[in-house]
Amino acid sequence: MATVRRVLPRRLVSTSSAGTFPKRVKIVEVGPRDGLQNEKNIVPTATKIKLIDMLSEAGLPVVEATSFVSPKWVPQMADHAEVLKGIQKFPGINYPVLTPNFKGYQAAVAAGAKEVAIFGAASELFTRKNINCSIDESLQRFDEILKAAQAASIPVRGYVSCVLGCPYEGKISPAKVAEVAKKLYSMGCYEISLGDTIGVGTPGIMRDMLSAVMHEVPVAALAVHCHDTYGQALANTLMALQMGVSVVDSSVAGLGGCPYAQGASGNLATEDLVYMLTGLGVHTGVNLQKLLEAGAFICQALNRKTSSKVAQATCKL
Ligand SMILES: CC(C)(COP(=O)([O-])OP(=O)([O-])OC[C@H]1O[C@@H](n2cnc3c(N)ncnc32)[C@H](O)[C@@H]1OP(=O)([O-])[O-])[C@@H](O)C(=O)NCCC(=O)NCCSC(=O)C[C@@](C)(O)CC(=O)[O-]
Repeated sequence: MATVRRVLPRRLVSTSSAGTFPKRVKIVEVGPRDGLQNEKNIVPTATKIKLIDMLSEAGLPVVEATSFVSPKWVPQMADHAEVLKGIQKFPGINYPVLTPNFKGYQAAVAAGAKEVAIFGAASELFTRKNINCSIDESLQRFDEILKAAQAASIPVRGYVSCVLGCPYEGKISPAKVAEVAKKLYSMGCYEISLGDTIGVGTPGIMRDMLSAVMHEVPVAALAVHCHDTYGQALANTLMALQMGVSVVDSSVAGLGGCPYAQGASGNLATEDLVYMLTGLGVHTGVNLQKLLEAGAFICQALNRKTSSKVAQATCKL
């Protein structure tokens, strides 16, 4: 009988009985944006800038810096231009910013943005609460941004929120997520980040949702973005990695939450993600010690205990 040899895709590495994982994972650090947008007290601009610089020094390849949204809707991000202009731009690091509409896109580009992110959702009600329009209207707005960005050679990342559940609609079908993800990808987003906005998903739901999306969008163009409300973010992310996803969003110290998603808590802590990936032999390029320092800095500035288990554990040692 002929021996059957399983050929692993080039990007995947086998780690014992745990399955296959990407050899490298690109971490998209969303702490300065997602992590801070929900903070009630306005964080000084200098603190935001120092946090982003520390995260850059820790070797994160992408640091989402701020969002060019309406200051009436999210006052915490009102200093977007100052933040973007004030940070050190490390070579090789991308600093995308969120833009909900053309006005935000124009302001971002004027402030020096070299990459932007648009943010849609697989839920009508959440889209209405978050950006005050329907899904179809949001796609029209995004199309305007994408056309201008393509003409200016500015890469656009696309978010789909509520992929594992919605605070207003409850269950969201994988088919709906796949439909919105496909539209954003076909319109020209180079990467689609799938957000479990309120952290209600479990690995089985993640598997079903990703299976549907992977029929429409190549896995190399997918990222996952897991909030940790029910303590499932690391497990959900691990499931995505086993399915071949190699881009993961996370937030230093586990900060985060969308102000227009009732019940949303912090993101997967970047420290915990880096610790797990290092243990799996997956390359991230991130210096955990420097990352822990950035986490300690922002927690002290916010007078807040870290949500990272790794930071808590290493603090006690
Ligand atoms: C989209 C809008 C602006 C619509 O808000 P609107 O009120 O419908 O906007 P409008 O077009 O009717 O304009 C009203 C006023 O806002 C101004 N305006 C209009 N646009 C802008 C802009 N870009 N920047 C600054 N100002 C703006 C505009 O100029 C006007 O000013 P006025 O004449 O009254 O003085 C609003 O709903 C908004 O800003 N929403 C953003 C909400 C937000 O930031 N949510 C959090 C991010 S999403 C998230 O966290 C999820 C994610 C990405 O992390 C993934 C996950 O976890 O799932």
